[in-house]
Amino acid sequence: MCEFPNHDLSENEISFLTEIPKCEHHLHIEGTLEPKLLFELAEKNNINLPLNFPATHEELAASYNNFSNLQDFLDVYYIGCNVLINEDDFYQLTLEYLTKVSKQGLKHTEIFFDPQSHTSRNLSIDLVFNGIKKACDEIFVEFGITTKIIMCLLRHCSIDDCSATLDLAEHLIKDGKIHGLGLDSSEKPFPPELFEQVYLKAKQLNPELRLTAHAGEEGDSSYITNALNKLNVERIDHGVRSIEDPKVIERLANEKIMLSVCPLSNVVLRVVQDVSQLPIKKFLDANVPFSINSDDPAYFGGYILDNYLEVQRRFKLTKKDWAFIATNAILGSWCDEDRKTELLLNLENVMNKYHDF
Ligand SMILES: Nc1ncnc2[nH]cnc12
Ligand SMILES: [Zn+2]
Repeated sequence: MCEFPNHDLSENEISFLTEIPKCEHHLHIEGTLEPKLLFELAEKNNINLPLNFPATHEELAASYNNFSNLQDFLDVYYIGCNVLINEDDFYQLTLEYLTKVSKQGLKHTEIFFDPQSHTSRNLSIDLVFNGIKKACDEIFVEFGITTKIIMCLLRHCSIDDCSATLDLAEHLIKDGKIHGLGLDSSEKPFPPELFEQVYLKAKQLNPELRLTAHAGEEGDSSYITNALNKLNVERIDHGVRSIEDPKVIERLANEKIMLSVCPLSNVVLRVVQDVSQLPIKKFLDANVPFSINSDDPAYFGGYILDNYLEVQRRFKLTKKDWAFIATNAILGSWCDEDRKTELLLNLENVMNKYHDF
C-alpha cells in the first residue's frame, strides 16, 4: 500500500489547473537547461565536460534521481552553466522555457539568473541579460506572457565578489531592466545577515529595486527572520521551514509576505520525502500567502503545471483553496497594477467556468 496519499485527478481538475492563470516567482533560468540542450551546447561551444560526467543526455537525466541534498544538485547545476557561452545560448534557453510554459497557463513569470556563474567565466553581464530579454520580448508579443528579470547573488561567493557583481550590473539596475535582487546557492552555512551591506548597496543604486532571498529551504526559520529583518526582502524563496516557528507563520500572514514554494524541488533535494509532507494545508489554514513554482524544472522532473498537479494529487484541495493560491500569486507578483487587474479578471472567469471538485 502507498505510504502517502496520491489521488487520481479528474478531467475537471486537470483542465481547471491547466487553465487557471499562473504566475511563477521562483525559476532559475539556468535550471531550465534540459540534458539534451546541455549536450548540444557543449558540443557546439567545444566545452569539455568532466571525465566522470554521464556520457549521454539519457544517463544524465537518470542521474538526477540521486541528489541527496541541495549541494549535490548545485555541483551538477554549475557544470551545466558552463556550456552557456553566447547570447544566443541564453536566448534559446529562455525561449524553450517560455514556449513550454505558454501551454501550461503561465501568464507572468519572474526569472532568476546568476550573473556570477557567467561573469566568472569572462562572459559579460550584458550578453547574458540581452539573450534572456530578447526571448522574453518575443514571447510577450507571441503569447502575452509578461516577465520580470531578477539577478541572484551566489551566497557561497565572497561579499567582495557579490559587491563587484552589483557594480557590473549597475547600469541594468539603475534603469530598472533588472527588476529585483535575490540570493541563492548553498544556503548553509551562509545566512542572510552576511549580505546586509550588499543588499543596502543594491537598494541605493535604485530604491525601486525589489528584494527577495532564498531562505528556509535547508536553513531553519531564523534564516527567514534574518532575511526579513536584515535584508528587508519583500518575499521569501522556499520558506517551507517557516512552519517550525508559529511566530514566523503569524508574521508571514499578518504582513502578507509571500513564500515562493517549489514542491517537486523539495522532494528531489530531500527537504521532504514527499509533496504530501509539505505544509500546504497549514499555510492555507494560517492565511500565509504562497505561490507554487518549479525552481529548476529541467532537474526536478516538472515545470509549473506539473507542480500544480502534484500538489492536487497529494492534497485534494478545493476550488476555493486554488482561488486563494492563484489570487496571492497574482497579488504577490512584481508586475504593474493593470496587469494584476487583468489576471484577477482572468482568474474569476476560470473560477466561474469550472464546477467544484
Ligand atoms: N533550489 C535552489 N536553492 C538555492 N540555490 C539555487 N540555485 C538554483 N536552484 C537553487
Ligand atoms: Zn531556487
